[in-house]
Amino acid sequence: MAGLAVQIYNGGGVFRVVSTKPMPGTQWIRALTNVGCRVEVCTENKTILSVEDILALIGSRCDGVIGQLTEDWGETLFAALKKAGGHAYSNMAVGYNNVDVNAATRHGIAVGNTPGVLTETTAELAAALTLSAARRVVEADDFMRAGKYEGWLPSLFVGNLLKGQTVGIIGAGRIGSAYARMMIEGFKMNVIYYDLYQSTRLEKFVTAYGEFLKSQGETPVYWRRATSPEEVLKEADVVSLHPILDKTTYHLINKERLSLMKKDAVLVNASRGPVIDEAALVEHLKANPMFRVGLDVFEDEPFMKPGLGELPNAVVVPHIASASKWTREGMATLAALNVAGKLKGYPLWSNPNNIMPFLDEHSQPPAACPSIVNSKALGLPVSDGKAESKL
Ligand SMILES: NC(=O)c1ccc[n+]([C@@H]2O[C@H](COP(=O)([O-])OP(=O)(O)OC[C@H]3O[C@@H](n4cnc5c(N)ncnc54)[C@H](O)[C@@H]3O)[C@@H](O)[C@H]2O)c1
Ligand SMILES: O=C(O)[C@H](O)CO
Repeated sequence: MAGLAVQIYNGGGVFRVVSTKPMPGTQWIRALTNVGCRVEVCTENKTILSVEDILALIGSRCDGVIGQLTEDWGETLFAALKKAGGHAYSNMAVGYNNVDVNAATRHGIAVGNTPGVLTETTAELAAALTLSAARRVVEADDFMRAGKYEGWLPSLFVGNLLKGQTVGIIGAGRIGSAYARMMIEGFKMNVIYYDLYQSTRLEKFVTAYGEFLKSQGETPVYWRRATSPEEVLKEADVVSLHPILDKTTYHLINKERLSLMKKDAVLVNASRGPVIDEAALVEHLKANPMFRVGLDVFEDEPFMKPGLGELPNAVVVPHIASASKWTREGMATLAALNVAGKLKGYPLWSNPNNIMPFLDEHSQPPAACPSIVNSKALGLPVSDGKAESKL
């Protein structure tokens, strides 16, 4: 196997499943071995595996693979997986812009992802980046550690108040809406959002919360659905990006759109790096020192565009938005159950927004695949909901 180190669980299993990385927890391994899989985990000390590395891991016989968002899952890998007898692939991620789903479908391979289990964790990191940028937490921490603090001053690290301001959301899906709720409940912010679809649940929540505040004698909060990203950028004091990455969102934030934003706005990105034209952002940050960003993702990960790392008005963290223990273990479990379910011929779970039954360590997971993104194209059956109603 081209010398790549692997650790094997349940060596006698009938299905051969490869995980390109060790993943947190052990529940995911049990999910596979319990249904008769031999699990081979690549333990090679190399952060990003190349296509050639993964070809070597697939080898001449492989039933399913769990892979990572850093890997290039295109025609070459799906053709090889098909040739090796494979039927299932799952990203250990909700985003799957690294996967050519059409290529997988052409080869009859199901593609899984891991929605839901990372919604709150990711939204919390976006909130942390918002606060860090608005209140200059990292700059102040650097200052303190450098021994520069000589005493309280009226103008030391003055930042932005969030309470009562407007938060803008671009991409108000699961994570965007969860983040919006945190900023609304936590800081009584009004919300303006742009999405291709109406977010009725978010609207209802803000309306009801506004009514509650009014009943307490407090200023209510309001929502508005924008008809363009421009409307959000012009109006909001904080803008957080949560869309998927595809051709409609590539460089959605560019030089022109940055110029529409308030000079002291905060921009947060915990979606995918290429949603922002990062070189344009660097220029904008240099020209507008009161404009601040919080970034979890980067256009050319793991690299930053030249200059970004030196700017004090940028808070940067290494793609850790979903990095809580519960979430990462849950992502691994959902990815494993996608592969296990497909190999066992289970139907697709009928309610992708209710994945909790798959995550309970103390009971058998439902006999279903939690989330397969090309299930319709492959004509996979959907569970009739009876399993769900019994839970
Ligand atoms: N930084 C991280 O670690 C991390 C963690 C989880 C998810 N993510 C990213 O966040 C994304 C969103 O995850 P989610 O679970 O909320 O997905 P989701 O599908 O619930 O939400 C995505 C939203 O984007 C909207 N959208 C699509 N195209 C758009 C466009 N052109 N303009 C505006 N909105 C558009 C969709 O309608 C949808 O409401 C993932 O695809 C992933 O790339 C990043
Ligand atoms: O898409 C995802 O799931 C993230 O980027 C990693 O959690």
